[in-house]
Amino acid sequence: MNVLELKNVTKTYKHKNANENIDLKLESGVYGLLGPNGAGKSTLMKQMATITKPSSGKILYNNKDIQSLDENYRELVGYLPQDFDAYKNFKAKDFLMYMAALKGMDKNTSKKRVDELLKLVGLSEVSNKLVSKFSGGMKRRVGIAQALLNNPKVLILDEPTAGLDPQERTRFRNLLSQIGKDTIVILSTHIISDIESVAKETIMIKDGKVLLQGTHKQILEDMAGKVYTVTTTDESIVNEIQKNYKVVNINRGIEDTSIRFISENKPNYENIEITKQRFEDVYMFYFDLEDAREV
Ligand SMILES: Nc1ncnc2c1ncn2[C@@H]1O[C@H](COP(=O)(O)OP(=O)(O)OP(=O)(O)O)[C@@H](O)[C@H]1O
Repeated sequence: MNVLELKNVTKTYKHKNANENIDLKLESGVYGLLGPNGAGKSTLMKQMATITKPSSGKILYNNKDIQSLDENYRELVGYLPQDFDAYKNFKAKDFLMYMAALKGMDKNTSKKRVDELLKLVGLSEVSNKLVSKFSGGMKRRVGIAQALLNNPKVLILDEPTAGLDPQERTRFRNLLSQIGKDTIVILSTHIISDIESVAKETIMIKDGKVLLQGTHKQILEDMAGKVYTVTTTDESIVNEIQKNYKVVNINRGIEDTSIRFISENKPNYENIEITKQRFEDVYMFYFDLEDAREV
């Protein structure tokens, strides 16, 4: 059994609810926590990692409160904080050995595990280099490795792909698919493509509340019939659509313009087509698109 349940979790900072009445049930597999800046993703993850306690509500691991499980729960958790910074004056390998010691792992097990992890995150060849000389993506990979040291059953990764280049991202996604077989993996991001390919379920969060939780298929099905494209030469129609609807994309061609937008009902325009929905349409429907795309 490997189940993490959040029951009516609320976290209040100075009269403001960073998380409000959150109910979630997570089992082995990868969950993507998607939401704009300030939505409450980090706060939620910090509570799952026991860095901070809920103001009210409970978090249960296999039906037991994680606060009362205490060390027994923390031993099962791997956590990559958003602002993780490896001690810069350590060499990569020494840093991971140090983190393993802090986690109470014995030296022989640590040595083996550290070598394994350095290989897994593609840092074996630079294991004796100072972390201070690493690129942002390499430092993030050190962070991912330290979260995996104790073979966690619950892996909490706060924006793990920040700073990773496309190749590093692909490697990371493959790694997660592997780990997600028998581990609860929760990763936060505002990059849709990070979770599109790897998450079994996506949890969308806004203003501290869960808007929806579902598989990609379910979430996309809910958007069916809400995405339209109008192709026109008339700029005033483009302006009108921009004013009245959530626009996902405008494609200005030589002869005409195609404008893709979201609407609950079919508007009355010439050359309007229902368009197959994509995940970025979903993001646009619930949030704004500005930081949803991979950069
Ligand atoms: N320690 C704190 N004290 C006061 N307010 C806080 C604290 N931590 C978070 N908040 C507030 O709680 C809300 C949620 O913040 P949180 O960092 O959880 O969001 P997020 O979704 O992780 O955002 P981002 O993507 O920018 O990291 C924000 O309004 C934030 O300002």
